[in-house]
Amino acid sequence: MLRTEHKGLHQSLLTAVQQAAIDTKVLVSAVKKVEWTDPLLFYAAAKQFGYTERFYWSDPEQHIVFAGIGSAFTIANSSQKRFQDTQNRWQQLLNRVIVHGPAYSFGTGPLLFGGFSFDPLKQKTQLWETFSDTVLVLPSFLLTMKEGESWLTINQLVGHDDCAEDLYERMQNMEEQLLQYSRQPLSEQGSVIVSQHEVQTKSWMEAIQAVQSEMKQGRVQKVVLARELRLTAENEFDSAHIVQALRIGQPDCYIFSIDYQDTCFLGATPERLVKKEDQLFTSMCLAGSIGRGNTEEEDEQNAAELLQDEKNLVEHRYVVDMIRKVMTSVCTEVNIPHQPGVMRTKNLIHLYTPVEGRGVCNLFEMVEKLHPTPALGGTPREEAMELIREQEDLDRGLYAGPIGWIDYKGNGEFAVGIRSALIRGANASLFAGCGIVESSQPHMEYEETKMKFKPMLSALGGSMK
Ligand SMILES: C=C(O[C@@H]1C=C(C(=O)O)C=C[C@H]1O)C(=O)O
Ligand SMILES: [Mg+2]
Repeated sequence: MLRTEHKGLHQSLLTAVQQAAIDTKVLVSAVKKVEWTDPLLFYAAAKQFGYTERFYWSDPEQHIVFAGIGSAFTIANSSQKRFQDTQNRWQQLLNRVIVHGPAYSFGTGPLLFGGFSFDPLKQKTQLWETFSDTVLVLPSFLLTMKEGESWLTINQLVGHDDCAEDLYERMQNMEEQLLQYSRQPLSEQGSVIVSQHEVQTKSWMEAIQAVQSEMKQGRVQKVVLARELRLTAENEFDSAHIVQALRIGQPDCYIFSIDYQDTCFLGATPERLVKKEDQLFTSMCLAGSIGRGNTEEEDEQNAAELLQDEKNLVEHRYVVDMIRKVMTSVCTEVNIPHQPGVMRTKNLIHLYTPVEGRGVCNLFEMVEKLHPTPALGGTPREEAMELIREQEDLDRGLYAGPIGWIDYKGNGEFAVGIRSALIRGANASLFAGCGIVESSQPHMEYEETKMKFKPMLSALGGSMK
């Protein structure tokens, strides 16, 4: 990799034109500090300029918040070895990159953002037709906010017959317009929901019984079953407004949006799959749920009840056991508390066990090893996946899949795409699932999924009885 710290961007583009071969382009990634800009307004600006891809991400601590616009390079495939292939393609691209700008900082420069579907082997329906099993995009423009500062990265693939002058002019013009437009506040616009429909609840309840009878036979111990809630609005949904509502309503969550060719998958998830910062890997076990209390006292009582509840502790333990096994197989200094604590979001309390370790594995390899944890799949993994394929009516697509980003140093973070929805025009599909174990009571699990719909539902302007 060639680093040009001090020469101008124009010079980097010229170098790229010279280095590019007939069949190989060179990526120029120019990073610079810009005036403080809200990434959501940058995201909203994309629509104004006709981009069909835009992305948003923030972690619960707001350590990194970014918005991406356009696509300089896309990895979209449904290959069997999708994690390995993605890693290889990313590496190939990075073998011919010129990074122009200040020294490396987490979450800036060339960065892929997107997600992996939950299960490539599940039969596909029309619902997810715009997405492949892997959709990762290197945005043309990336606005990163960290520690109160804003950084703009522009990514451009340069060919041997490109004109550096023209590219330079175009990049500068678009950057100016996007940043200027990002000074405008979001318009006031909510959606009015005209219909709301829980899909096939009866067969979902029957699926619970079917997997429980497999549990009695000893084939599986835990299976996560999910279902769908369909909404129709009076007018088309606008994902910028939904992200705004999620930012306000779900401050303890990762907020993500993948707006891709007129279909948008977005959500506010509390669950990290894995984060990599140099050799430090951080994951978490999140499984076992109860609703928030109406008063502080009731809320404390609910948390105490959850921490004692055998069914929820069992649900949680499968996740801890599996994540521990994966982490100890690739990391040293693995740190996992013996007892879970709780994590609170706006609507729910979950059993929570943080996990960390040190290792030299690459991020995609770690994602592959961890996905799906028994918080989204089940135990044992393969048997649970087979049962989900057989019993669940839902085409999960990216729901419950790894959603996140990786930068050119291989650092990044993937969350689990739950508490989420798929939006297309005036239609939305919301997803929610829960961990079924032998002692589960179907009607209680049904109520649990109802609570899990709430965060997305209220961001979309609907409500749950
Ligand atoms: C599957 C979902 O959530 C998962 C299931 C949980 C449970 O069953 O207790 C808790 C947290 C998540 O790991 C979802 O929200 O759709
Ligand atoms: Mg549960």
